[in-house]
Amino acid sequence: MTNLYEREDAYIPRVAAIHDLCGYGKCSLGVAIPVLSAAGCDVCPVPTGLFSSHTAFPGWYMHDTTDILGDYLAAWAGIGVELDAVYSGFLGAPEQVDIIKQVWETYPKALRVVDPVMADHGKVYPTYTPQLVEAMGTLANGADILTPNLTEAAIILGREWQGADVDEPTVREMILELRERGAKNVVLKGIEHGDGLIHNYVWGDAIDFTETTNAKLPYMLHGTGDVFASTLLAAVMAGRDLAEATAFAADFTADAMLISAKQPNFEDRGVSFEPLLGKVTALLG
Ligand SMILES: Nc1ncnc2c1ncn2[C@@H]1O[C@H](COP(=O)(O)OP(=O)(O)O)[C@@H](O)[C@H]1O
Ligand SMILES: Cc1ncc(COP(=O)(O)O)c(C=O)c1O
Repeated sequence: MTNLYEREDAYIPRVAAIHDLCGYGKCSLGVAIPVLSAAGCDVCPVPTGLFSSHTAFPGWYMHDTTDILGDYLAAWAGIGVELDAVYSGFLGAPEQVDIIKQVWETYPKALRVVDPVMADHGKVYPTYTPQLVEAMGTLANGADILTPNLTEAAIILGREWQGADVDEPTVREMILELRERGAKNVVLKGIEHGDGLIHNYVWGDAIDFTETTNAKLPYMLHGTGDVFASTLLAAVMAGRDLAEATAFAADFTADAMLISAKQPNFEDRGVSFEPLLGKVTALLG
């Protein structure tokens, strides 16, 4: 079978992945690099921090890389690196938001994908200061594709978090408000209506209001947000529209969760997506 990039007119897109690098646990660059590479993209990492492990573990070490990022990116500009997409996720300091906005200015044609990683289940992650949370909200407003969970959407909109079970009119209202603030297309994820399903909703300039559903598995794993956002972008880069990409990402994440459950201590290991990377490459077929 010929894949997309074996064709005569093949063009390999280049994606800057602006995320932390985590030694143990499944998240961030440790997910974005293999997933987007499996989709045939040229992935250029910009590490926002170095972590010994995902912060879901009780003890972790963090090194904030903010101080090196200016020189790091200036050196890219100096050698003429071109980008087709800028995918940002977990950040270490509010200054990193300004740095990402500068990257957007340097590469005005690049697709801006913002996963506003900062909170879940009504709680802000431990490394996120109020200043960083506020700055993340301003980044969200400039996204071409924004992928918040319900907690992150509520924070950006200054709404009180009322649990994962919000009705569809509220979902529409929230997405509309995020779009009015500037995000062009929004994927609002991880919503429950007490029907045993997880619902993801997509709406934007490029796509009508669409819902995808998956059976809710009876456990949560760290890394699912990053697997979801990375596989969604992989599908977009492979030419899928945002509704198809959302369905692909939701199915892939659920399948990876099922595989994970076969591993010892799987709730510690996080989501094991590696055996399924062939499904990402199959997007190119
Ligand atoms: N328990 C689950 N069962 C099925 N799918 C899940 C489950 N947990 C997460 N997912 C899928 O992964 C997506 C992102 O996961 P989630 O944990 O909500 O992200 P985040 O880490 O950003 O909060 C969800 O929207 C859903 O499609
Ligand atoms: C270091 C680190 N990276 C990334 C994430 C995002 O992880 P998830 O995909 O579980 O939302 C987290 C969340 O706490 C984290 O601690």
